[in-house]
Amino acid sequence: MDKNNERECNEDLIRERRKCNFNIEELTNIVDGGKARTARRREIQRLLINDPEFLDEIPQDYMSHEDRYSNELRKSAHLMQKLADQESGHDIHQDIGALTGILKDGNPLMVHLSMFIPAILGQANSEQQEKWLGRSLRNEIIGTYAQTELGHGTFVRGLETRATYDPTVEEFVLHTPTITATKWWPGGLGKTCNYCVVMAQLYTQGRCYGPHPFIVQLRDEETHRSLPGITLGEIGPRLGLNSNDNGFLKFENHRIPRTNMLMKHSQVLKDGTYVKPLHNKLSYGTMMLVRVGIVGACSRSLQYAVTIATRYSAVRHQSEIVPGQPEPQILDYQTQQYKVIPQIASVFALIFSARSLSKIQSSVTAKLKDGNTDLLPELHSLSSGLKALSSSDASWGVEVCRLACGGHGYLASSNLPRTYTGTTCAITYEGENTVLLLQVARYLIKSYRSIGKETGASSVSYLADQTSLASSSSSFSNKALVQAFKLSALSLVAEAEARLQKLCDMGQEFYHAWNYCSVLLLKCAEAHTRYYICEKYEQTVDSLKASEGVKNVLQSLCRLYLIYHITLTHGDFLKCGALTPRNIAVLEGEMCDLLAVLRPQAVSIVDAFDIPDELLGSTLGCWDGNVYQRLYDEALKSPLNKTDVPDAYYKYLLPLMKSSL
Ligand SMILES: CCCCCCCC/C=C\CCCCCCCC(=O)SCCNC(=O)CCNC(=O)[C@H](O)C(C)(C)COP(=O)(O)OP(=O)(O)OC[C@H]1O[C@@H](n2cnc3c(N)ncnc32)[C@H](O)[C@@H]1OP(=O)(O)O
Ligand SMILES: Cc1cc2nc3c(=O)[nH]c(=O)nc-3n(C[C@H](O)[C@H](O)[C@H](O)COP(=O)(O)OP(=O)(O)OC[C@H]3O[C@@H](n4cnc5c(N)ncnc54)[C@H](O)[C@@H]3O)c2cc1C
Repeated sequence: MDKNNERECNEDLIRERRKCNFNIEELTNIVDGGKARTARRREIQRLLINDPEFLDEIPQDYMSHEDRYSNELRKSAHLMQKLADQESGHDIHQDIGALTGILKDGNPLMVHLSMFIPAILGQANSEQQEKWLGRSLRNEIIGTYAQTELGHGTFVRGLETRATYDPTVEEFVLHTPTITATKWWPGGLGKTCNYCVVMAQLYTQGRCYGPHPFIVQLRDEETHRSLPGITLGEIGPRLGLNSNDNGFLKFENHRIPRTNMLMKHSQVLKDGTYVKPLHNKLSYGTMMLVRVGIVGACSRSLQYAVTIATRYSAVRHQSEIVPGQPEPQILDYQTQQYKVIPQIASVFALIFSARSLSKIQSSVTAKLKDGNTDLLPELHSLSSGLKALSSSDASWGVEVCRLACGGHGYLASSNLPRTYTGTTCAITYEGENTVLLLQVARYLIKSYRSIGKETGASSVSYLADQTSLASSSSSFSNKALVQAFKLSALSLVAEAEARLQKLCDMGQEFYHAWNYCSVLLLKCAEAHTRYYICEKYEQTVDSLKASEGVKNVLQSLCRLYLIYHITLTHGDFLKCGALTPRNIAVLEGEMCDLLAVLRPQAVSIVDAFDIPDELLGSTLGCWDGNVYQRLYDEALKSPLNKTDVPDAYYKYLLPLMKSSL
């Protein structure tokens, strides 16, 4: 699509784009993280969208389960080959965002890239990396991360798969003792992978040392047949991600060499002696790493959905605002703005938080190299909280965008249903959100109770700021609103701690008291994480060196985000005295003003996300706004339209209609 050629474009969109009062390219650079990154992303995307190999012969929704799998595997393999052939040597992990949209409904190599390789990087020692890292990066072996079992996903300590060390032959015996111990869910495990990292209970010298990672060959490298002692298969259709061949796996006393235990952090020596790690949760490192990645992935899903909903809302006309006047663009309805524009604001919130989190991750990883694990709990808490809020915000945001498109949003060709099913799974995988938020709450209560002891963990240092509990602000600057979030989080933590203590003082065991307070604890964790996101948003926008136009847009989006979330949870702000009922009413009014200010810029802001039509894959969201023709053309691709009268008519409908004769 030639973006300079206005003649081919829908008139409403042309008018919207003429209202733009900021530099779109500059905003695109901010979204990408710099000019160089924008250039790199575009270079990769150009390479992909001009390649006919990535086209589907028929829309995926008309394919069988097997065909979907093999079609996406074909494209995934081609993508890998293509990226490997590039002289610039693409780092697939760095560039993963550029690939969004090219593979649809998950892909069979997703967990190989996002977990198997990171598991080798984070859990294997240098000899083991020598053996497996290069081979997996070159895709000579394809792996997955097999942790979840039929009986246990959340409770990792409850896994039943056993790895029992046999010192006489220096081997581990992997065994699935029960049906509930069957590995269940790992992406790519069903038919694609020939290796995997298995999390299994380590038994040596008669003791169990808890879940540890092992690398296991599953299939013959020549024939791809599953090895003796190993049962493998695919688990069947799912809500989404149906190209991912999520699988099951059972071991029947399957033996692997001792050196297949990933030994970067803990070891089993030849005689069976266990050497413990620096920190006993280092074996959970792969999950933590991916949780950080999920925050960025969620912001991308939301960018896709909100681009579709915003452009469509500018093209679609319905009903009337002024009686008898022409039907307005639906984007002119305040209620429609309230659906779409806060989702645009949310994209930036997630982008800035994801960046801040990955900086913290890099510094924790650097410290870990020197044997310092002090900040691991801080990273665990932040990555858990942000994974949870980003996935739930993005899922809800995508769904709101879908609803904002009325009936057409229900059509597969809008690409909103698949964007939704591909986002909502992140609420469950990589740690179910409620469970992760309760981990955050655990950290908050512990930190609150150790006020005065220096931990170096900055995200919770505000819990020591008891003076702020009394100080309700009368100013409404963005900074002051962020302070209100802080106050709300702090007072929820104080309330939860007091409630826990009271129950314990009344004789309840701590763990029962914990369960009894867990709805409130969940709120604490959400409030704390929301405060973190709001603070990063405000600080990033405030310190941004940008032109006035871009800065104004981001200031308004940031302010909208702050006010929007205050209004969603206003009870918490009132309860702690951070804001008065009058304040809330004023802010609600200002939120509507902000919607009106941002309304004329909405199309240009989503244009700055710079998603090519070929990747957006949506009849409703295309750049030129030629929505109705595209909807019609897509409908014609339905196999039912191949004939005027379908066979099923003769088989079923005709006999029914004639039966009364
Ligand atoms: C470089 C490239 C990166 C690329 C990234 C690209 C991204 C692309 C995006 C998208 C593609 C993604 C595709 C993925 C597909 C899905 C994959 C899967 O789903 S794999 C399965 C996931 N399964 C879970 O996540 C289980 C969840 N459960 C758990 O993690 C644990 O069971 C947990 C944390 C809930 C409880 O663990 P406990 O029972 O062992 O621990 P307790 O007793 O509760 O706590 C003990 C202490 O340990 C700390 N702790 C727990 N985990 C920790 C950790 N990881 N680090 C540090 N401390 C930790 C706690 O804070 C606590 O500390 P105190 O005692 O209070 O001081
Ligand atoms: C699309 C998809 C892909 C996946 N890919 C992989 C993969 O590649 N590899 C892999 O190993 N796994 C994978 N999984 C599995 C995934 O990690 C687990 O499903 C997830 O961790 C949740 O665990 P569960 O299914 O046991 O849920 P459960 O823990 O049984 O959750 C059910 C309910 O119980 C609640 N609950 C559980 N424990 C607690 C608690 N302590 N406190 C309060 N409430 C609690 C939860 O909040 C939830 O409401 C995948 C899952 C999906 C959906």
